[in-house]
Parts: sequence; C-alpha cells; structure tokens
Amino acid sequence: MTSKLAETAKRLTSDSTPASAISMPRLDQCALLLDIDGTLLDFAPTPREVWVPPELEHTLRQLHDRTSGALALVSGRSINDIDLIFAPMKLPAVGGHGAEMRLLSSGEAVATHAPPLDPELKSRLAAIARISPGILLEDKGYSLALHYRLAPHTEKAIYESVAAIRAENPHAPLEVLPGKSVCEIKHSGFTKATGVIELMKHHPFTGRRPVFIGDDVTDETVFAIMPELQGLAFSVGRHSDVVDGHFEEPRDVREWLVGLLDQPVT
Ligand SMILES: O=P(O)(O)OC[C@H]1O[C@H](O[C@H]2O[C@H](CO)[C@@H](O)[C@H](O)[C@H]2O)[C@H](O)[C@@H](O)[C@@H]1O
Repeated sequence: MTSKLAETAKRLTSDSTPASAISMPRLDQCALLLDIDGTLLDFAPTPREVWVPPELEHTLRQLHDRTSGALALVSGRSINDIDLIFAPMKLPAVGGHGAEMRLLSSGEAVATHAPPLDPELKSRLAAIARISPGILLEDKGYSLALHYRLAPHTEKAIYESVAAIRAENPHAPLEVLPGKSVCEIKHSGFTKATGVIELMKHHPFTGRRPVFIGDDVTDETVFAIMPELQGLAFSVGRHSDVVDGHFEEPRDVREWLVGLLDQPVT
C-alpha cells in the first residue's frame, strides 16, 4: 500500500458530514462518477444476483442527459458485466478497476493499456477457488476475484494461499484488493484512480467537476485524487474525513440521485 493510500485508509474511521449537507455543483458543470456494488446497488449473495431497481435505471438515464453524457460507472466489474447488469441501458464506464474505459454510452469499451496478470500466476491464483465449493471464481480478464460470501469460513485460507503465492514471487507486480467478501488480485499498474484521471481528460468529462461516490477499499484511490481534480468525494457505509460527505447505504445514494434532478434546468 502506498503511503498516500495508507494515510487515506487510516482516516477512513472518523466522522464525516452527511452527503445531504454538502452543496452540489450544477449538473451542467459536474461529472457524476458512480461505483456500483455497495453504492448504487445493494449486495447480493453472488455477483450475478444483483438487482437494478427500475427507478434507478430511469434516474441514471435522466442524469446522463442532464450532464450531457458526463455520468460514468466506475467499477471493479468488467464493462461487459456492467452492460449485462444494466441491460439494455449502456453508460460510460471505467471498468475492471481501471483496466477498461468507455467514454460515450454509444461507444465501444477500450482497454486503457492496462498490463495483464502473468498467465501462470493467474492460473495458480485461480486454483485457490478449489479450496471449497463455496468459493466463487470470477475471471475478469485483467483481474481475478475469489468470492467467499457463500463460504465466509474460507476467508483466512484464501488470503493465506494468496500470500504464499506472493511470497514465492516477491517481484511480481501484483496487487491484492480486500473487498466486501471478496479477495481480488490484479496487476499493480492501474487502479480506479488511473482510470478516472484518464476519463476526465476526455469529452464530455473534461472541464467538469467530478463527483465520486464509492463504498469500498478500491474506491479509496479515487477519494485520494478528488482534491487535485477539484472534485467532491462521498463514501457509503463508513464515515471518513478524507471524503466530503457520506451516505449510510445504497438506498440513500439512490434517493439523493433522484433529488439532484430537482435542480433547475439551465
Ligand atoms: O467497484 P464495484 O462496482 O463496487 O464492484 C466491486 C466488486 O463487486 C462485485 O462483488 C461484490 O458484489 C457482489 C454482488 O452484490 C457480491 O456478491 C460480492 O460479495 C461483492 O464483493 C463484483 O463481483 C466484483 O467483480 C467487483 O469488483
């Protein structure tokens, strides 16, 4: 963990302001950057079982229009997976923890020159899923996720197995992301933050003030860059003084997004 991230993590324990108390930029001046799982959507037992409330789809479509297309999903999921979940809607996105990007809802997903995992290491890491039938392996191309929500007792064994492989390959550029009931492993050469920085260089995002909402450890890289982008950061589920405000749960985020549509149209 870099010292900047360590500092961020340390401060993620203290209080922050409720999101409702923070003054938002006008929709025609901001870029809305939204994490998916645990932020827009409630957690489900497995990645494919998430449910997108129809009202959320409606809200996201309207906000996409009101921001002239500057609304992007910023996720650990691949863009292909994001499209399956939100089908038939397609939105701009940073996917795969920064490995992929799509600038326009009508555009193609493009790789962001993210380095892949070494194939041999990847297959050794994937084999960890065989510890128990309750572990779900998600191969996202650029990264692997070992889900243990259905087998919480395997958490320790998963992390110990990953640590053993890392110890045998001390120079391999691997990053381990401890998510919500998931251990994710990717190349260390990209993050959600590198994806967001790239996204913000392009139309329709460039020149706008980013507003990022996320709930997870992987979102901390984006919280950390919001000040230099003159952006606003919001956390979900935990209070923090590195963010501008917080939400208690995804339902509050969804309601807040609906409220943004009350801004006068300029
Ligand atoms: O960056 P995000 O959009 O928040 O995605 C993070 C990971 O989310 C998914 O896993 C999580 O959500 C699942 C569905 O609720 C849940 O079953 C799992 O336990 C969670 O870890 C997704 O499967 C991962 O690929 C994302 O990286």
